Amino acid sequence: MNGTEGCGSGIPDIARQARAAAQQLAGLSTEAKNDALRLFKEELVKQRGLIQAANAADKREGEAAVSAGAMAPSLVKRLDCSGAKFETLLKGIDDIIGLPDPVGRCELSTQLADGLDLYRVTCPIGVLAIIFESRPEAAVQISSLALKSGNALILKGGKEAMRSNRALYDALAAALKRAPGVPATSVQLVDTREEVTSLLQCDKDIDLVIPRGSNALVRSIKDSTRIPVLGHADGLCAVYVDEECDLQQAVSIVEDSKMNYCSACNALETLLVHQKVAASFLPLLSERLAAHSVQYKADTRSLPHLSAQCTQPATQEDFHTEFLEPTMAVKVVDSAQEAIGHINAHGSHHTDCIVTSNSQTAETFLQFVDSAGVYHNASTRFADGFRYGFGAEVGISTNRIHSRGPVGLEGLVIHKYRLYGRGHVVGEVGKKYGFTHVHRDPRDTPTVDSIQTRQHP
Ligand SMILES: NC(=O)C1=CN([C@@H]2O[C@H](COP(=O)(O)OP(=O)(O)OC[C@H]3O[C@@H](n4cnc5c(N)ncnc54)[C@H](OP(=O)(O)O)[C@@H]3O)[C@@H](O)[C@H]2O)C=CC1
Ligand SMILES: N[C@@H](CCC(=O)OP(=O)(O)O)C(=O)O
Repeated sequence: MNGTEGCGSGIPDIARQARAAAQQLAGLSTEAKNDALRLFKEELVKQRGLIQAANAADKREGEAAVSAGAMAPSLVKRLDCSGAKFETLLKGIDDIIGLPDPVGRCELSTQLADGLDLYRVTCPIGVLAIIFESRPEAAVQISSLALKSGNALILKGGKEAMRSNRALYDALAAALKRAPGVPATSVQLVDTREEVTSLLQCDKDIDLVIPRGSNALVRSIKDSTRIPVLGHADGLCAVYVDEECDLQQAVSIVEDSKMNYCSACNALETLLVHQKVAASFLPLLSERLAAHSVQYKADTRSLPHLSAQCTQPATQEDFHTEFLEPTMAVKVVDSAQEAIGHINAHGSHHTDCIVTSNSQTAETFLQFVDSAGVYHNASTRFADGFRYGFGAEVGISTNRIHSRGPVGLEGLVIHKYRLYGRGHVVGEVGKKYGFTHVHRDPRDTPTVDSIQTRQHP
């Protein structure tokens, strides 16, 4: 199948319209993109009542599903986009407006030969299709990042948040209609998995698919498309408590990593403790976490130090499990090296932390743990685009390329090489003058505008 030929009914048009929109978006000024974002915020405020009503209906249905045992309570919390969450969402748009435009930035500047200038300049990826979980605020964050980075977007959210996503999208659609120069089809929303299946065939018009959710989702998307996929999958995150550390600090980091929001992908799932501090640290931790009713799946060496009523013997499987609830697997290790080996073998290369007062041990951990985020004495919950200062995030990439860890504006651009000559041809440059390769500081020509105003023929 080629291009849009195999797309389901209606979907080829959506993909083609997105491609056409992308071509226009790529040439938009920063001001035009920021104006569109301002209008988006204005429409969200104007339509707040409708959005809250839609969100309340989704939450009611979610709560009924929780009562029926069909949904975890934390997922209803995830569905919420009212009150303070709505305010944060509006503030997030302001933050993105305030960030520098990621497009048109000069990354490399070289004079190849007299009068022959090469520049590497950032540009949008093109058309993105992003599939995400039932978290309505993600729809706003992802759309805002896509607009600011000049990418067209096709969104598909989780079914439990369908009404909220539609209401938020209506606000965005109203803003796009009013935004000068911004195509109405810059962001489009689809609702069903069937539509996603069709979109995955549109390899001519979609440049990148970002599935944000379970491993099963990412695997199934990768198996079903020829479009490049940037997976945002599970976080099997570990904290290693070293023999040399402040035990109270370690307790606080473990508590926050696990309980700040236990169903997030950046929450702790595995705790590794050096054998020299197991007997002192684990009872302290157990006492602190009793308030959260945390359950432990403990290996034979950690088991005696944890409260008996909350602890079960761990199976091998527990060290490969993302619990997403107040449960953690606990293992005692003999060295930092063993902890590093365990994390690289069992983790998901998302975010892992060492708690230690020995800076050399910390450096070894940060160098050899092969994860998108490697932390020293800080909670794994910091793995987040907003907390990293990216304004918001598309999600946390568990792919190695082209973007790794929290994906913000920088993760949504690629680059082009611009070459300015005066009739240069390779044979002549090679024979007559040779290549000079004078590398200039790209800060001398930081943007595409400053490149254009240089003296090019
Ligand atoms: N790395 C990151 O940034 C993030 C990772 N996660 C991870 O996601 C997991 C939990 O998320 P969960 O809510 O269970 O997500 P799911 O994977 O169940 O669902 C997420 C989205 O994918 C869709 N989907 C699921 N399977 C398919 C499929 N086979 N084909 C097409 N669409 C599909 C769902 O659609 P529908 O609702 O219609 O079924 C939904 O829109 C955890 O592992 C968590 O760590 C979560 C958030 C961010
Ligand atoms: N990056 C976000 C969490 C992302 C995430 O895991 O989302 P979700 O699985 O929908 O709760 C945060 O740190 O809160």
